[in-house]
Amino acid sequence: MEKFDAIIIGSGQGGTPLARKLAKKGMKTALIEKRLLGGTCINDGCTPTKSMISCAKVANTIQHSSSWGIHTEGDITVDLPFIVLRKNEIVQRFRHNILRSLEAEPNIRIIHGQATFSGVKKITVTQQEKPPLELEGTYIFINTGAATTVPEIPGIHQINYLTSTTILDMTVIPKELIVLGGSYIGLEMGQLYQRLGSHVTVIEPGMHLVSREDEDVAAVVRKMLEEEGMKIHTSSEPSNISTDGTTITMDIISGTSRKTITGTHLLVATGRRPQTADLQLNKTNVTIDEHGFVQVNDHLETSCPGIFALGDVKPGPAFTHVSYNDHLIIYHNLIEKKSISTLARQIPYCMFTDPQLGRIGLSEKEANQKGYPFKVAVLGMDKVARAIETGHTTGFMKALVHAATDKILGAAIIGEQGGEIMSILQMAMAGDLTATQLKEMIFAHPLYAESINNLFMTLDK
Ligand SMILES: Cc1cc2nc3c(=O)[nH]c(=O)nc-3n(C[C@H](O)[C@H](O)[C@H](O)COP(=O)(O)OP(=O)(O)OC[C@H]3O[C@@H](n4cnc5c(N)ncnc54)[C@H](O)[C@@H]3O)c2cc1C
Ligand SMILES: NC(=O)c1ccc[n+]([C@@H]2O[C@H](COP(=O)([O-])OP(=O)(O)OC[C@H]3O[C@@H](n4cnc5c(N)ncnc54)[C@H](O)[C@@H]3O)[C@@H](O)[C@H]2O)c1
Repeated sequence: MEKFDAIIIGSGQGGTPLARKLAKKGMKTALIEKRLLGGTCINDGCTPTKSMISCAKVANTIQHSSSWGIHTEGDITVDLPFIVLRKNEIVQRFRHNILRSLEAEPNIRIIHGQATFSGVKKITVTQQEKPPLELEGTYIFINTGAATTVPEIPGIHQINYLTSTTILDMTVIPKELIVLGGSYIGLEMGQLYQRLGSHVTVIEPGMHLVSREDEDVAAVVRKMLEEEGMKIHTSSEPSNISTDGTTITMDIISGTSRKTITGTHLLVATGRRPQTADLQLNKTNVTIDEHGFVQVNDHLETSCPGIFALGDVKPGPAFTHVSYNDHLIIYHNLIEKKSISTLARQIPYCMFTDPQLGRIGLSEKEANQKGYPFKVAVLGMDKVARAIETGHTTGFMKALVHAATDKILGAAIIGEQGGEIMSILQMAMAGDLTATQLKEMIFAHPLYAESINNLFMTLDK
């Protein structure tokens, strides 16, 4: 039984930087990874998808280049094997950087294998072609992330369906891609393959796409995707799936009506479940909820003293930046004896459709539920000088402003550079700036950001 000061299970976006920080403080640290260093974000999440989405944006720009007076001869050709290779090279570069940074810390031991608890602070690591390792840790950090959920639709297990991981290595463009789920993964990937040449159909049981968002935001997302040729069925539940080996047939129920759709490929993008089933948490006092998420308090401590959880394995928004921020909270509280709460943080996010949806703070729906008195500032991207000049007028900027304090409660920016504009408003919220200050703040002309002035001027009307 080898003893460590810290054992980190999973090399995700929280565990990896935490390992480095703890090791730098002189703690003997084990980082256990069953698959690839860097976890989901680097290997099959943010990095590969955003690399490929950038290629699809180029394809789209070329297809529409005549809008800018640039004419190309005939049809364009999409080289998917090259796009996949480019993506793989970026992923490998990022993964290599992680390995290098971990190897630079003498107090870190990287262990490749699957970790399970064998006691409260005891871990067994099963390794390929090697005997299992038995470890003991003063502190244990669970950073095991999440994996695709596959809904129990009759017939689905007879289909060779794709997940957000397996689709990334396909080198043939699906002719007709059915996407289950109209949220981040379904829409980012749906648009990616639509732009590369697939005919994409999205099936979403919710009343509208991106169900957490306000209806006006979801409506713009839908319109822009439909304009690119995507077919979208909302309020639609798949009831049966079958295949004859070539064509996939899916029955869907929409209210009282039934439809049948067909496709050549199926992508399952119906959410993710925490990877806790194999951890044998029953050997500890760590409690999980009914979905398998590790329960933590606002300091990310589990019910078992000395065991923490960070990232997607705990309930709440599942984003890379949340997992990264989780490690900062744990580090500052544990090592620097601070008392930072997860409740104090604002969580921004960005859906990388094109154009992007940048979000921070409350939606209109949430502000109403909280009963805040608020005003809504809305500015169409077709009123933004920069957007008109560049030819990117789809979408709008929307911000909620507290009627009494004039502070920003939340914002949704659907439009070119939507994530970047949202981040400016996030900074304004963090700095407690008022809408009036933003209305008169000097921004460089003609940036998209300059239209933050105009956004808040709409409140004067
Ligand atoms: C297609 C896709 C696109 C995404 N795009 C974005 C985006 O643009 N922006 C964004 O913010 N987020 C995005 N996300 C979400 C983001 O990837 C995750 O929120 C983030 O990676 C979570 O990190 P984590 O630290 O919780 O764990 P992960 O990165 O999931 O890492 C967990 C690691 O633990 C390992 N592990 C699990 N169990 C064990 C065990 N028993 N023993 C040893 N190792 C184990 C796993 O192999 C994995 O490497 C995307 C996700 C997907 C799937
Ligand atoms: N840009 C980003 O930040 C980004 C990008 C991709 C993924 N992610 C993260 O990855 C996680 C997973 O993303 P996701 O889009 O898979 O999950 P999600 O939980 O956001 O959405 C799942 C969608 O699938 C639908 N659904 C559920 N059951 C269904 C069924 N039987 N048939 C059809 N649709 C069904 C749901 O109504 C929902 O709209 C998210 O939590 C997100 O945080 C983030």
